[in-house]
Amino acid sequence: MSKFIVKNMNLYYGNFHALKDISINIEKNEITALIGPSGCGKSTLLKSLNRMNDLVEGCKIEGEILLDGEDIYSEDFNVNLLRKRVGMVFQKPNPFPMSIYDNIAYGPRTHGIKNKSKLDEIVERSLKAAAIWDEVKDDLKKNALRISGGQQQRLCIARALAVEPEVLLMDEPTSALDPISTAKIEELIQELKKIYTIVIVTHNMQQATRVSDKTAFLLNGKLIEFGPTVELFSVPKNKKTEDYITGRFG
Ligand SMILES: Nc1ncnc2c1ncn2[C@@H]1O[C@H](COP(=O)(O)OP(=O)(O)OP(=O)(O)O)[C@@H](O)[C@H]1O
Repeated sequence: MSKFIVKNMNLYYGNFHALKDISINIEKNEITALIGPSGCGKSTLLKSLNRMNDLVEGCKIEGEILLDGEDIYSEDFNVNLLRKRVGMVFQKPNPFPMSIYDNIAYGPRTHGIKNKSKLDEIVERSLKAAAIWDEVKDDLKKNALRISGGQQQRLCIARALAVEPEVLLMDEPTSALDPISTAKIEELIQELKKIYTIVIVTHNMQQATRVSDKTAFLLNGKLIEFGPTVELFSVPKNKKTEDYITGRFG
């Protein structure tokens, strides 16, 4: 079942046509990887799924993006609710300068949860889901800026999970991490797809083949090829995809 259906979507930054006639279905409980050379529009496509581009002045979108059949760009769609349903994890871990506990409790608190035992439960559940509970459980008051980069990124994933999203958007979530932390996050992503729908931007093609079910290859704002990861990497249909995955450009 499709979680997102993107139909004939065009996106402009002022006069610059950044995404050109994109149509793509993102399936529920699958991991979809977005790949392509720098500047091809991966992050832009990712951010259009929770309307993060609304914050960019001069950004204009045409076409349709449906979440469970509802157009997220329609006038009466609640953007705050959208961002709760569609969470995001960024390239560089960006914990808030506060305790581990408060980082996780932040979102639920802004959504009105004040009860201490309920918050305790959410903090524990989210940190466990992000596979970092055992490392931080005795130190929840510690400032989140004082844990390692790999731990910070898992904390940010836990923070995203704390508000019980349906979709997780990840923009190169391991590019600032060492191989061990990267492996942990990749393992975690596999685990999370049982519950969530995940869209991940990655520059690392090995990572796309390791973690994703489907892969979309973008070039100059166009979706060149989209299909099961195994097929796209073994028998690409388009010559441009083949050139890119074999390292002939990009
Ligand atoms: N806020 C903005 N204003 C104007 N142009 C932008 C803006 N953000 C991105 N662009 C342009 O849109 C194009 C797509 O950018 P985007 O960040 O989506 O690419 P990307 O594939 O994610 O690149 P990278 O892999 O380098 O992160 C680029 O040409 C970029 O310069």
